[in-house]
Amino acid sequence: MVKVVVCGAAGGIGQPLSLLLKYSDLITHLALYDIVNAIGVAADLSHINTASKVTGHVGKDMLPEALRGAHTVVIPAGVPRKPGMTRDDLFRVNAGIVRDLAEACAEHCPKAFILVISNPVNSTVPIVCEVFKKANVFNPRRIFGVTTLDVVRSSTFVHEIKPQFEPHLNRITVVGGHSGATIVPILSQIKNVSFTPEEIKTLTHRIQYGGDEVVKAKNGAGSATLSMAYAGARFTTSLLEASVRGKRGLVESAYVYLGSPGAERNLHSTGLEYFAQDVELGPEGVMNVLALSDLSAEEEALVKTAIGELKANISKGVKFVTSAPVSAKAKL
Ligand SMILES: NC(=O)c1ccc[n+]([C@@H]2O[C@H](COP(=O)([O-])OP(=O)(O)OC[C@H]3O[C@@H](n4cnc5c(N)ncnc54)[C@H](O)[C@@H]3O)[C@@H](O)[C@H]2O)c1
Ligand SMILES: O=C(O)C[C@H](O)C(=O)O
Repeated sequence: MVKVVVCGAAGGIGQPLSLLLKYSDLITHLALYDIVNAIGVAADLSHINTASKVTGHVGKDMLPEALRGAHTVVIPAGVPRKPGMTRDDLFRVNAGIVRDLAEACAEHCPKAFILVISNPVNSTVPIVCEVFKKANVFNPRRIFGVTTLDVVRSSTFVHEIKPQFEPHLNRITVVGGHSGATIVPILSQIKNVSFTPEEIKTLTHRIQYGGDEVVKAKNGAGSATLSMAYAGARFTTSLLEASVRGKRGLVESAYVYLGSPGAERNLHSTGLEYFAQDVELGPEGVMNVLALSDLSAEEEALVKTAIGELKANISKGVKFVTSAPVSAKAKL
C-alpha cells in the first residue's frame, strides 16, 4: 500500500496537486487533509476512474487517521503572499501551522517522507527537522523542501529566449534556497546553449523573482498554485518512482538538511545546515547530495549572497522550535 497524504488539500495548490496525484498509478490511497472542505474535495476526486482510493479528513481530530500509515506527506498548508509581501512575512502564520503538522507527523507517521511546500521554505524545513529531532525520529534523508518550481521556471524562461533548449527534456540545476536572492540558477552548466552576460543577468533575476510575477498578476488573490501543483506532483512522482519502484538515477533539486549521506560533498562548504542542491533519490529518500563544481565567478558571488540570507532564515526556523516555551501539555 502506498498512502500519500496532502495537508492543505483544499487550497489553491492542494486541489490541483491532489488531482495530479490521483492520476498516479504509484499511489493506492490518497488522503486529503485540511481544516476546511477536504471532504468535498475528496468526494469530487473519488469519482475519477483511476485505481487509488481517496479519503477526506477535516480538522485536527481527523489528522491522526489521515496520517497513519502514510508513505509520503506533502504539505502545502498555510497562507500565500499578497503583493508587497516577502515569503519571510508569511513566517508569523505559517511557522505554527507547519510545526503543528510536523508534530502530528512525528507522532503518527514518523517514517514517512515529508515534502514541505509551505513558505517560507528556507525556514519551514528547519522547523520540521527540529520537531522530528525533538521527537527522536529525525531522518535527514526523508525531509525535503520542495524547490522544483524554481527548476521548472528556469527551464521555461531559458526556452523562451533560446528555443533550441527543450524545456521538458532538460533540467537546470538551481541551488541555495527558495526566496529571491537565495535562489541561484546555475546557468553556466547548461550544455549546448550560450548566453551573453546581459542574458545571464536578466534570466537569473527573472528566475529569482518569478514568484513575484505571479503574485503581482493575481493582484491579491494569492501566489502560484497551478505551476506549483505541477512542480509538487513532479517531485512527488520522482520520489515515488525511486522509493516504490526502485528506479535509479533520478535527480531533483531540493532543500535538504546537509547531515544527509553524501552531504560532505556539498558545494563549497557553505557552513550551512540546509541548502538546496541536486539530490539523487533512492529507496530511503536522499541517496546522495550531488557536488557542484566549476561555477562561474558570477554564480560564486550569488551563492555568497544567498548564504548570508539563508543563515538568518535557518536560524529563525530552528529557534522557533528550540526556544519555544515548554507547553502546558508537555509539562504534565
Ligand atoms: N515551495 C514553493 O515553491 C511554493 C510555491 C507556491 C506556493 N507556496 C506556498 O504554499 C502555501 C499554500 O499556498 P496556496 O496558494 O495553496 O494557499 P491557499 O490559501 O490557497 O491554501 C492553503 C490551504 O491550507 C489550509 N490550511 C491552513 N491551515 C491549515 C492547517 N493547520 N492544517 C491543514 N491545512 C491548513 C487552508 O485551509 C487552505 O485550504 C503558501 O505558504 C505558499 O506561499 C510554495
Ligand atoms: O512567490 C510565492 O510566494 C510563492 C512561491 O514561493 C513561488 O515561488 O511562486
